[in-house]
Amino acid sequence: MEPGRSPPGNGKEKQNESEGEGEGGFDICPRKQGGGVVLKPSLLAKNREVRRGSKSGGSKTVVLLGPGMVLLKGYLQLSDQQKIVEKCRELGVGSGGFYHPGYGQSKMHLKMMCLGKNWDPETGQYGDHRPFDGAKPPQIPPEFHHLVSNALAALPPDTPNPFPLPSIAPDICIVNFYSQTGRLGLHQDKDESEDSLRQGFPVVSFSIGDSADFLYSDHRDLDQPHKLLLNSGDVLIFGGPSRLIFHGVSVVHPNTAPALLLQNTNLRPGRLNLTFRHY
Ligand SMILES: O=C(O)CCC(=O)C(=O)O
Ligand SMILES: [Fe+2]
Repeated sequence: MEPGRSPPGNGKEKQNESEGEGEGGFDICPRKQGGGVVLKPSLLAKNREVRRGSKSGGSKTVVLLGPGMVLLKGYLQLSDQQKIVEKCRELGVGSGGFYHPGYGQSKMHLKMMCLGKNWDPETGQYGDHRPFDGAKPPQIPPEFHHLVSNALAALPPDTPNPFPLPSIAPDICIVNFYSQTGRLGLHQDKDESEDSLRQGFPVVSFSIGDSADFLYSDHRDLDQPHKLLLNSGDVLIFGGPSRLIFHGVSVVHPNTAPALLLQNTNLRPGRLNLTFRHY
């Protein structure tokens, strides 16, 4: 199924997904054009989000989904989500930024940018440059490293046991932007080094913007995967015995992103996802 990150398309998404492609990388936060009407979130919604976002350290809700698979519900504070969006926007419009990936004749239903190392959907291999334009992927920003190590340190010591997860210093981050019709077929993240996979170094995944249905399954039940709603600010970690789960994104739920995040960043309708990995 790998690089099968793209299920067969119906052509509809392609129109939507070629939007915003210009000379530079795809802009996830296009600047407001004069004349447009910008709807402001209600005061109530704003206050609710400010209260949520100002909690120090984000949410403490930890959901154990399986051996080595943990969800930190609402972990990322709104201010951190905003910084992540702004940084991804800045890197995304530059060299090595967001592009519309594909393999063979098929396009994936998302925009992608790699940080640290390039992942090539054609070959499923990592490299130092993108084969199609020679660009070197931007470095993973130091603030992203901090967020990942803090998230891993937030796991209560007894939660992932008896499968404790090793901490990682990620050298790869794949950033996906899904439009509201974006999706990603069931696949395994298995192109990292044999050593990394054997040691069960976790994948750490940040969700920002619109909510989405995340499907996952072990090898035994690909026809009936589990479904998990990922909201803006959620951090999903899968490592140890769950490192090679099949997973994908079946649907993005339109207009579910925090209003304040949209207002402060002008993030396009859709969902941003960052997966940190150790090669
Ligand atoms: O968007 C997501 O939640 C998952 C992304 C993913 O599986 C990947 O980039 O390999
Ligand atoms: Fe994946």
